[in-house]
Amino acid sequence: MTIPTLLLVGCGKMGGALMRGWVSSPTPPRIFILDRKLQDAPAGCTIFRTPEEITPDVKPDIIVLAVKPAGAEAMLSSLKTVLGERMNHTALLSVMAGKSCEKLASWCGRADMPVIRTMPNTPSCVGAGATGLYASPHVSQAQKDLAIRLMEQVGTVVSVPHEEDLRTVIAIAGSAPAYVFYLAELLEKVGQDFGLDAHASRALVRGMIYGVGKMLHELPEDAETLRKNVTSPNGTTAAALSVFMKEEHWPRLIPEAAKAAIKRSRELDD
Ligand SMILES: NC(=O)C1=CN([C@@H]2O[C@H](COP(=O)(O)OP(=O)(O)OC[C@H]3O[C@@H](n4cnc5c(N)ncnc54)[C@H](O)[C@@H]3O)[C@@H](O)[C@H]2O)C=CC1
Ligand SMILES: O=C(O)[C@@H]1CCC=N1
Repeated sequence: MTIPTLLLVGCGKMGGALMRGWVSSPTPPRIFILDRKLQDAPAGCTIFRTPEEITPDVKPDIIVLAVKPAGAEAMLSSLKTVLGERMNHTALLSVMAGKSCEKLASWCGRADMPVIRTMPNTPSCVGAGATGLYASPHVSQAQKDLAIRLMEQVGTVVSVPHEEDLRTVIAIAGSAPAYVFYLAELLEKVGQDFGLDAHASRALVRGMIYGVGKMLHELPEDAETLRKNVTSPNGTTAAALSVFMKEEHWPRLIPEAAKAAIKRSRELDD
């Protein structure tokens, strides 16, 4: 299998997580990075600070666009100028939470530009990402297969049938690591407030979330069964869950938070 060449445009929190996941994978792609701020890149990756620095030998199979949605138009317009003819032999893979395939293609100067939109998440940096992927009609099967393979190198990939489905992916996977990190912060604080030292509290919460993730990943049982296995009748877990499960608490708050993420993704499209 030939090693694909990527031009990673934007190597901040999400682009950087993908880069770390890729370089640690058994068969890393060849990565060129365009980022104005990045100081160091792993061995074998070349950094350019501006589109104008991109050298003629850079012929990417895929351009991975990982800048903020607001910066996408200007960036694609510069890439179009700098890459010229090379733009006709590449596909664009966006990780951005906004901007449609149609808009991205028009900013590339080609209505038939193959555009793949993905919504990955930062656990990609440890090869445990979860990515939703949508390929526009101009993407060839080979390009789609390559995009899926690249994202599978850093975790789980789910193809969605409609571009609009990516908003739901944002709400339950792209943004969702932050919800879990917030839960970890709150639990660690509870541990300390109730008498454990900071180190003990942190180790217990991190170990617990790691274990839960591993069980969900490895075991066939659904989440409900695994929850019920922890919940002894009239025990401590039932007491705690009776608070979370009140209608006005998690059953209302989780969908409300998801709707807020979806609403914001619509605003980022404009
Ligand atoms: N942070 C996350 O967990 C996730 C982010 N995303 C998407 O990833 C995209 C990037 O988000 P983050 O990585 O969080 O932002 P970030 O600000 O950490 O990264 C953006 C990077 O792009 C570079 N950059 C921006 N404009 C540039 C230019 N004109 N020339 C050269 N370099 C330039 C910046 O130096 C920076 O390193 C967004 O569109 C976001 O929707 C998607 C999924 C998860
Ligand atoms: O917060 C954001 O807009 C980005 C997209 C998903 C995660 N971070």
